[in-house]
Amino acid sequence: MASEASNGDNHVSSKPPPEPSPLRKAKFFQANMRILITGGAGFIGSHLVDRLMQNEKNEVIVVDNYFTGSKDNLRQWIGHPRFELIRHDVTEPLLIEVDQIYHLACPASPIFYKYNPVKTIKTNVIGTLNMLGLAKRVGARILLTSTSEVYGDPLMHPQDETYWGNVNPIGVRSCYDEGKRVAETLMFDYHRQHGIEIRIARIFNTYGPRMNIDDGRVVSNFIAQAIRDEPLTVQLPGTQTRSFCYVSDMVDGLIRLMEGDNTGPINLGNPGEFTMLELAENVKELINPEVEIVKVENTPDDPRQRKPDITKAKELLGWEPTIKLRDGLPLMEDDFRKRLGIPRK
Ligand SMILES: NC(=O)c1ccc[n+]([C@@H]2O[C@H](COP(=O)([O-])OP(=O)(O)OC[C@H]3O[C@@H](n4cnc5c(N)ncnc54)[C@H](O)[C@@H]3O)[C@@H](O)[C@H]2O)c1
Ligand SMILES: O=c1ccn([C@@H]2O[C@H](COP(=O)(O)OP(=O)(O)O[C@H]3OC[C@@H](O)[C@H](O)[C@H]3O)[C@@H](O)[C@H]2O)c(=O)[nH]1
Repeated sequence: MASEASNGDNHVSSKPPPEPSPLRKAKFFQANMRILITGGAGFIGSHLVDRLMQNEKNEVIVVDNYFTGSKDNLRQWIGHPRFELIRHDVTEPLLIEVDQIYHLACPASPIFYKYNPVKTIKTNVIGTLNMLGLAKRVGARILLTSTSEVYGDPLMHPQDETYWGNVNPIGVRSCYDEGKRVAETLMFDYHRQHGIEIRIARIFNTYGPRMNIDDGRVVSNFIAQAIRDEPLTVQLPGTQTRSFCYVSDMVDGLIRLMEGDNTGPINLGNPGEFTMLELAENVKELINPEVEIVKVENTPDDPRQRKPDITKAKELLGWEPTIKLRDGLPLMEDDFRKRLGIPRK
């Protein structure tokens, strides 16, 4: 049973975790850990697959509806005996026998999550309910990739996990922000009511190779623009800040959280904070000193500042990011140049 002493949190479940399902137990002996990754064909998910597949005791099952993900991200694993890929939408129930669930399925880029907001909130609410139902049935531990967006346009800086946030409940970002907030609530209600073993990561902006070139998020936009000799589009006012974490650091944090004793929520992100103008200047200097920086209109409710307090991750997971922005950007540039077919000049 989770206790304050063992998990460092004040969230105590009244029930022991459910037993693994009889189906899972009735199988012939197997030492393998069977791990489900929803959204595993996406950016972070596919890097998580790579890392988990390195352990020969892991079997990895990915479910994805390919809305923003792609089979191409997983091509090195297709046909591998310890790997399965299933086209499935998490808003539909899933019957499967697994030991752990990394629940990532959800579009993450604002342009994609705003494209069909009703679907985004269904993915967060019904999708998370379905995955919690699965976790309950088979006694699996489940990790949710929540977001810094639960803090909204934060009035506390930097943000620590005790902050309840400043979120517009009826705005164009609410399908995502409020969707993730309900997903966190569902996780804790299943934990308290049914004893489900839960883990919640609040992820701050993460970047790296394999992001969709037209993903729309700021790092991928600026890198693609710099490589294509197009102006870097800084959305007004340009003084808004973000903190950028390289994807290998993020995957390491997610696995530590899943394997540890703490329910979370735990912030995972890089505390290095940059204005969008500073980010553009860094990209210009590192990738294309000739490129122009232009200011363009912003979208409603854009958070003005964001920086994680990662004290909890350091203390409870022994985790902190190792890759600085100026080291991570060139690694992403290499990948984007390969995919765009534009070599360095
Ligand atoms: N990258 C970040 O900066 C960041 C920050 C905070 C939180 N997160 C969270 O991390 C997770 C992964 O983000 P990402 O950056 O890899 O995004 P991504 O868009 O690359 O990946 C999301 C994946 O989920 C799949 N998906 C979406 N809706 C689905 C559905 N209904 N059923 C099945 N699959 C579905 C997509 O096809 C895609 O493969 C998301 O939950 C996101 O909210 C990411
Ligand atoms: O071309 C661009 C794109 C974006 N921006 C700015 O860059 C900042 C970051 O925007 P992004 O679209 O990368 O992402 P956001 O920080 O708004 O949300 C992000 O963080 C939390 C995650 O949960 C979300 O999945 C992720 O999209 C915003 O202030 C935006 O206005 C630009 O200046 N130019």
